Amino acid sequence: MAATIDKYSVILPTYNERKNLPIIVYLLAKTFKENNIDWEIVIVDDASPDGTQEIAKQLITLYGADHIQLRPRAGKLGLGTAYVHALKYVTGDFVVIMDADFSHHPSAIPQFIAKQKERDYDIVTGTRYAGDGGVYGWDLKRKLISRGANFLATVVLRPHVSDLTGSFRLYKKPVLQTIIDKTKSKGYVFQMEMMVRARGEGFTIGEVPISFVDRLYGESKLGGDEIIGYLKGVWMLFTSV
Ligand SMILES: Nc1nc2c(ncn2[C@@H]2O[C@H](COP(=O)(O)OP(=O)(O)O[C@H]3O[C@H](CO)[C@@H](O)[C@H](O)[C@@H]3O)[C@@H](O)[C@H]2O)c(=O)[nH]1
Ligand SMILES: [Mg+2]
Repeated sequence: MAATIDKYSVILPTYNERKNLPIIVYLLAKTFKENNIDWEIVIVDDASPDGTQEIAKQLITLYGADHIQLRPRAGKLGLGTAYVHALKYVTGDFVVIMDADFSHHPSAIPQFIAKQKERDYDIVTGTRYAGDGGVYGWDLKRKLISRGANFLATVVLRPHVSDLTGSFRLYKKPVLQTIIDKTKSKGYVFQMEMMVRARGEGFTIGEVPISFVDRLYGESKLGGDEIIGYLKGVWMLFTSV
């Protein structure tokens, strides 16, 4: 009897990523093919005005509908809900969540997969704040926001994960479904709440050091509202978990 081959689904949320999308998809496809891995990419585009969806449609023609799904939404509804939306369409056994702007490099995915297999981890999270992980290209303000956000949640909530706000992660699909169903946040704070919920459920979490490189094309969507949302999220978890 042939062994079953695991399939990996990548969720790519996009908002104005027309220039980045073809290259990230090319590199993902290359990584999976070179490592003999069954794969698909689920793109969630929130009506980007720059024509990201037109590019996504061309990529479907190029790589095939069995490898690329486009699951658009009518407006910019935030990162957290983009993952919830994508998960409805995922067909893989494992789900990789990452950014579409090269801050997360596809070449790290085989390391995530190897780490997952090491101890059959439920989740593997990329970390910028352990081992030889790091951040490149951010100004001091953004570095302080990220460090501060991690420090605050670590002290208040103690989930024992070195990078709580990063979003380069691998999940067993049912594990992702369970945690996502419990997570209330919608914006950037979503990533941190996911780790706190995962610990609450007793899921195991492995870590892989990653280099986060700031985007070349386009702009970050992190604004003041997201920071307020984050603080509210920490408070909500502190008072409820
Ligand atoms: N569909 C959709 N996609 C979105 C939205 N907002 C952002 N995205 C997409 O989500 C990815 C990350 O967005 P960025 O705007 O580039 O985020 P960042 O500032 O670089 O923040 C990164 O680091 C943070 C931690 O420091 C992370 O919390 C965050 O998730 C992300 O990885 C990109 O692919 C972007 O197009 C949205 O509302 N809807
Ligand atoms: Mg970015």
